[in-house]
Amino acid sequence: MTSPKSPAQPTTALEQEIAIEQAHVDLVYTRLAEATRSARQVASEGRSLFQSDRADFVREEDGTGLYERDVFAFQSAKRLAVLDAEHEGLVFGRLDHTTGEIRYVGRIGVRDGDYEPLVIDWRARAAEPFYRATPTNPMDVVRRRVLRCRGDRVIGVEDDLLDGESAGSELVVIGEGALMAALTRARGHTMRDIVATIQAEQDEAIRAPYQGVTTISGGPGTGKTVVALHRAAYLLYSHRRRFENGGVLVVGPSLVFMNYIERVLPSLGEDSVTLRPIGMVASDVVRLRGERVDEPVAAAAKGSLRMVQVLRRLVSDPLTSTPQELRLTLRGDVLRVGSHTLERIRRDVLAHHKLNQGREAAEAALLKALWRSKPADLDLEREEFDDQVSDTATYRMFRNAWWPTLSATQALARLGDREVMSRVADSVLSHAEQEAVSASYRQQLDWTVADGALLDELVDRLGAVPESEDDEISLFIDTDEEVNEVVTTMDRLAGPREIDPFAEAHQTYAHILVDEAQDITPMQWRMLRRRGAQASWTIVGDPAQSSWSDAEEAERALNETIGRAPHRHFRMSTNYRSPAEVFELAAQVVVDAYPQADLPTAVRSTGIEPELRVADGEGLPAAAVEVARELLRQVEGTVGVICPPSLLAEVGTALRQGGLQVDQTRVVAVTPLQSKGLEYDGVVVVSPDDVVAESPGGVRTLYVALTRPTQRLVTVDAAPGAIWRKSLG
Ligand SMILES: Nc1ncnc2c1ncn2[C@@H]1O[C@H](COP(=O)(O)OP(=O)(O)OP(=O)(O)O)[C@@H](O)[C@H]1O
Repeated sequence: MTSPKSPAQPTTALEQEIAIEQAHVDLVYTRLAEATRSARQVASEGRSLFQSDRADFVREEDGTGLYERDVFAFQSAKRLAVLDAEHEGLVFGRLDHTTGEIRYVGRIGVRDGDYEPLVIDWRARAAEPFYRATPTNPMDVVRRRVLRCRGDRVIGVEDDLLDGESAGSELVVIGEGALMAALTRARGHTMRDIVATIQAEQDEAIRAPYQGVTTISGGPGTGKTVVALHRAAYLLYSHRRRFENGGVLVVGPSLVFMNYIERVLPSLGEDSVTLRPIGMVASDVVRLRGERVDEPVAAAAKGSLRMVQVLRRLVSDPLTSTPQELRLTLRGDVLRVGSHTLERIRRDVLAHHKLNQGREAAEAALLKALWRSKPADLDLEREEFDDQVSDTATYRMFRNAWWPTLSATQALARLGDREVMSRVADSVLSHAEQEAVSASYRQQLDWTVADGALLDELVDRLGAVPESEDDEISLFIDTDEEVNEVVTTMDRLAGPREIDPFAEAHQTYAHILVDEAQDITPMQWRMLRRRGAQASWTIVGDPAQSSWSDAEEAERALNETIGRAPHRHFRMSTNYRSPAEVFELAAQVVVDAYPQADLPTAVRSTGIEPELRVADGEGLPAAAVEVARELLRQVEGTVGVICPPSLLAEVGTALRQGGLQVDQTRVVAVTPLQSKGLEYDGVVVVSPDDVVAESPGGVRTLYVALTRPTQRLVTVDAAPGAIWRKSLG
């Protein structure tokens, strides 16, 4: 009998293989510990380059800097520091070649003291066969092995035999495949990287050249998001200087989604990427949270390109308090500039300047107009005249009232005034749209997701507020009731979330990655383009999951952004998330309403059919709680209760009262929009008919909800005869 303290001798083939791999993994960690020490030493000595006895090599790298590759264990050690210990191990793959050569693949590259590779970075060209080799094209690989590690311990191996003929009899092959093992694991609250199991078609998209526009499409669960994130890591690896300096922006649909994906890049050793929900892209120029969603009519109008015209008119629309004429007394003479001249000056100046930057030009034109109106016998030189006029209190007060500086938030809030709205949106927005948009600014609520793009447009049109003039607008609050209303609305909205008047112009990036692109509105594309005039793009989406009433309009807007830039497209064809049984149901539902949907093939079957229930007398919230409770028992990981917006609060309360949301670690209640891009092991879709009715995306939104589960799906209708079930035949 072995003593409990001595390590068990490997007995099975699996244990023997694990022991072999453990020995290599130990070597890698030892080398990393050395490299970390050496990195500290380099830092403390203030030297900028890693010193090695391979002087020839160091000289070569001198020219290209330290950022280039995985060549320095020193660099690797630094990268390791940002790896999340909770993620799977540093070394995750091994290739056995026909030549007998063995290569290990990992999250970063590590070399030994003789500069021989102990592990190659997954992004290096030499690692490509790990992802691309197949039995029909083995790429000189006999066996591909995925190591499962927990921290620095190897806990399992999974093999694929790619070239049976070249495999010697001593080559051990273990497991049924790493992919299936990965896919059946329970889901937590954050997305995991897939670095050990990237599939060939995904790998092609990840390693595509950086230039121009790369679009990645595919149905739900095909790995579009996770592939795009690995692509960001690949781009940083292969063109580090370009992208680390120029910046990479990743845009997703919501804050919840950003929280869900935020660990993926750090787990790949990359932490220099900016992640922003679409509602906060403009937060570099305007202070806003942008999480609230408008009701459908307002949202559709605010996203439409017609708002460009509305905002253009809004910027040139004089404030209601703007004086109609200037009248001042100079040396006993009355000087006057009438409304026509004032209007002409305003027009001329705005044709060449942004409002907040046009004040000087406007003032010059105003003084000129006054000079023209002076009596012939006024004995003053022009310069003296200007000085004396500018010194009068009347002139200064007029100037500030006539050409106030205006922040984007103040300007947008003016649309809360019905009269302003109808003036600037006349013949552009319908009455219903005007009312919906205007009403949204009369509520004392935070800016919405759609407002972000409008504020950004306004910042662009108005220009920054010059420092010394920031608060002059408050000098002329009119006592007129209507004006007061406008000012009050402005104050309400601008107060807690005012523009930072001295903010730099918007930030720009070298690469912009847009996820859930089917939901980006035309106005939001304009906002994104401002941040990527020189950028290359990765655009990821699935039109069949669009929440827009007009999926074609969203697609048109996307095509406009791509323009004539070089463009390559990748289609993901396999659904890695949904069990085949669940996806079959979801596919029937979407195809009925949206026949052009790009349907992937579900790779996994659980043998468990979705359950379609009816709440009957107990009511929807109670039924949802009951199903959630069952699902929590049946699945290991998370449960998502997806409700129409009108039921969210009620269902949330019912779950809490049922004791199911005590710590929120396993069960959440969300709307279909909030569930975009996310997944849960078990899903309850509450009242699918209401999900369809309450979203402009209709059935496409229901499709999003139905494709969230990784294990089990249950739907609950309010009563028998639900409409959505008709498509199931
Ligand atoms: N090669 C892979 N190995 C392991 N897991 C994978 C692989 N590809 C995708 N997955 C998993 O499949 C699930 C779906 O991936 P992801 O969310 O990226 O899909 P998506 O196409 O963006 O979906 P949706 O369009 O529904 O938002 C995730 O859990 C992801 O980790």
